[in-house]
Amino acid sequence: MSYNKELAAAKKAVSLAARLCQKMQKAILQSDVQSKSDKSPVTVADYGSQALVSYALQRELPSELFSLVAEEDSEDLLKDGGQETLERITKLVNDILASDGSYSDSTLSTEDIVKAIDCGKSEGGSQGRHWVLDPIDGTKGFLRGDQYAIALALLDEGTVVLGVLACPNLPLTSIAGGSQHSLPGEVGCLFFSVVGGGTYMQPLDSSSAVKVQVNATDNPEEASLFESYEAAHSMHDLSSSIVKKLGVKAPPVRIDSQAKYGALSRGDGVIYLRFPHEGYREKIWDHAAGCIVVSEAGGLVTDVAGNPLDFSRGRYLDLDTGIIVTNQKLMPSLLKAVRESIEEKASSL
Ligand SMILES: Nc1ncnc2c1ncn2[C@@H]1O[C@H](COP(=O)(O)O)[C@@H](OP(=O)(O)O)[C@H]1O
Ligand SMILES: [Mg+2]
Ligand SMILES: [Mg+2]
Ligand SMILES: [Mg+2]
Repeated sequence: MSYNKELAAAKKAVSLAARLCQKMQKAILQSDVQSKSDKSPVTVADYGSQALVSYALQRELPSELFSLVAEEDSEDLLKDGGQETLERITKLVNDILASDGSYSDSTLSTEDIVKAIDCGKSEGGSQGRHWVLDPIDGTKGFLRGDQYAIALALLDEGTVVLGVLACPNLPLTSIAGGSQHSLPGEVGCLFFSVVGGGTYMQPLDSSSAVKVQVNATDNPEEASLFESYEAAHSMHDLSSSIVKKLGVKAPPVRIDSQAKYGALSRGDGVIYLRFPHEGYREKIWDHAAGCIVVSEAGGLVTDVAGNPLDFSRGRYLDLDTGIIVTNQKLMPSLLKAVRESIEEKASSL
């Protein structure tokens, strides 16, 4: 099946959202940041990005039944003093659309914005088509001025068939060996994949795409590890013991968001490990786009049992602890090192 129409719509929607985020990352004010009920941060840019992607997809694909599984909703936004914030988001979205010249037939009202955001409440699942959106993945990185991503995927009958990942702060050239605070060169990458068609990367501000592939080394000494910058999101001590066991020499590269999947898909690093602390449940929008971007570039994304991630079960991923990403040659020895390190950690408690 071809997803050309959907890919064009997804690239347009994500590029508009990336422009909004770039504009806001420089200008973000203390009053633009709120705390959600789970204590995680959310900003006017997260809401603006979600509204833009939701609206643009519906404008680009008007004849399709629209279902969107997205991270944000208007409940936290409209809590105490939210009307003023909503007006700022509305202006921001209208400004981006006006400067792009898109959909100039209509100016969005605050009600339109709430409606566009709340379209994202779908439960997803194994039947039909569902868009899956993280309007800003790595909000903590976004607030620090570091890496973040706008991640959009399409699920068809429970399988991810398309993914678009905008990484506005990711350099166009390799970040191997770098730290996310000091990455040199021109930035702004858009990765995209359709099932069976490979992964491509283009600069966010141009349309000249190149095909990318994961680093296929089977030598752990040539491999490096990507992981979350935030120690609260992934157990750094566990990943450190795993890569040591495997024979990796390079220090870990800690960066925020699904930019890790993007950088891995073009071979900047070889391994991505994610081990949330006890009790955390992974959401599908944190991995759907990244997963197809890496898989179509020749990589593998599994849980600790070696099973592929199952995006068909609703808003959450039900996983056997942890997410393991690497190339096909290294996966067996990496999974072995993962299991041994987990057992050692359990027996030392
Ligand atoms: N305690 C926790 N453990 C694991 N992941 C968490 C977490 N709290 C938040 N996250 C997720 O980690 C994502 C960021 O990933 P990373 O650590 O790779 O940058 C967040 O996405 P958002 O920023 O979209 O909320 C959020 O969904
Ligand atoms: Mg969040
Ligand atoms: Mg996220
Ligand atoms: Mg997010």
